[in-house]
Amino acid sequence: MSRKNDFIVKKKRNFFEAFAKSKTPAVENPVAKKQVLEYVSNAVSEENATHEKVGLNDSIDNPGRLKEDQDDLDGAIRRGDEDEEEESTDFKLALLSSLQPTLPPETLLELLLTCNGSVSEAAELASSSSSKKQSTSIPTQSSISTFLSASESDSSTRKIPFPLPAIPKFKTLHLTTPSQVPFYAPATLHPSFLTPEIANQLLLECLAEVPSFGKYEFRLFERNVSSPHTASFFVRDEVMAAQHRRGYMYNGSYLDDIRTFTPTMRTVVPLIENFVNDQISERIINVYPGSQKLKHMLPPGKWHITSAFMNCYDGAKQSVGWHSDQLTYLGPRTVIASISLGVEREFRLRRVAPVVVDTAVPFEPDSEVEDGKEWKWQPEGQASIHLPHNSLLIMHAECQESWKHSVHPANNIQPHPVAGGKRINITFRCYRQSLRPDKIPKCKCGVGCVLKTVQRVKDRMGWYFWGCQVGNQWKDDEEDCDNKDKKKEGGCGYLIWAKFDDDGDPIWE
Ligand SMILES: O=C(O)CCC(=O)C(=O)O
Ligand SMILES: [Fe+2]
Repeated sequence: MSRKNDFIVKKKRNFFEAFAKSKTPAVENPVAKKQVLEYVSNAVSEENATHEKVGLNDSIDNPGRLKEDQDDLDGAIRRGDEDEEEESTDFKLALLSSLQPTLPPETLLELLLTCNGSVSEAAELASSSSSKKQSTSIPTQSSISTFLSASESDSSTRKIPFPLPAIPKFKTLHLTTPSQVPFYAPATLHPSFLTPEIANQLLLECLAEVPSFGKYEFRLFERNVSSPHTASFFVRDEVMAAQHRRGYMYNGSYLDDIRTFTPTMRTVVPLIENFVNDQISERIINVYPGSQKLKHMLPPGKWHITSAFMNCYDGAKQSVGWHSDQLTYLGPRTVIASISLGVEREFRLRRVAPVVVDTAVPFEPDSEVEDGKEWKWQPEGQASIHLPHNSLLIMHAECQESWKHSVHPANNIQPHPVAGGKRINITFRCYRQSLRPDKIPKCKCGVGCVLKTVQRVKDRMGWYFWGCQVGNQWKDDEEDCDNKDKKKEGGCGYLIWAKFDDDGDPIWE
């Protein structure tokens, strides 16, 4: 980052910090307010710049800059040693398995033991033995294999840590089995979710919708997120569709092409609702502190599907950049369930908010952190989850506020017998009645606000605020979402703290 940019970023940060430290609504100076909004919406770009500076090969916003995945892995090997001391065997195994995905877990553990726990040496040893096409010289130790199977099968009963451990910066941890996912990402993965027949039927219906997609390309996501893929929005019925066309805004625009659920979407909705509600209840008991739901989460059993984005990624290079989903109509601590169909692609998750350590309640939005609690705020690596045909991914309640996700461009893909090169993903969402467009605050431009969280300012970490979204609006002919200068100017800079009750419904003062 140049010194000039550095200065501008610092200035914006100071300003934002001043707002964030205040408990009063807004900053009156319009230029200053605009800076605040810019700062917030530029957060992703800054992260990008920071990562570039430190040499992360992965792209945040610009898939064109992506290097081959192997770069991530090489980087992980090169830089691995410095972090290895602190890492658990599980973590090392997961990392090693991401480097050597074809080797069975027993072999990975044996390699690790042979190399005294060094992931880099174990990976090198594995590649040298396989390149020489010799049988591995590592002795088979049945007791170790037995231990691993026991611990693997234990992973269903082993406690999932909360907060999750940090993935060391620069590393991409490929989680190769669904059971590994919740130990490193705020998500769960459920393969073969539907019967093969229903999955196939759903895929065919989606493929029939896809040719008329495209209009919303770039529109559905944050303005500084590149999304070279196509998408459309679906709701339950025509009444809701009409409400959406008039009232619901995404990045400062209304969506006009709102569709109703296809017949098979209707069939799967209750299956997903029941399953997700069960998963949420299980998570409350087994994962969240004190077996209590997180503050602002919907009460158990209340998650229901109102709407869905359907995304289509046609070919290896279509992707979506790092973003978190817009909370405006979903509210805080939302759960999002998505089903993947067709080509398997890689979904990545990276924590962007700090964690509070040394406390039983690690990160609680909208609450003050007790004095003396220690924050751990560090750039983190990313988890990579491969989403095969007919898998259901649940992004749990802690996901949107503190993590970002992306769909990574691939080097090559395995064509699917029905979908060819296409991947379809349907993200099912639960919009809140209490956050209907007629209920949420309007800014001085007369437009419904956008709901966001503070992710950078320690004193107000996780606080929610309503802000003007007019500055986020697209020029009608604009397609280059990375070129922020071309975005519509304007916006009133309105900012006001958002308050929610324990179940996440808004409190209006
Ligand atoms: O395609 C996916 O798996 C993710 C799509 C996504 O992030 C979204 O719809 O917000
Ligand atoms: Fe998303």
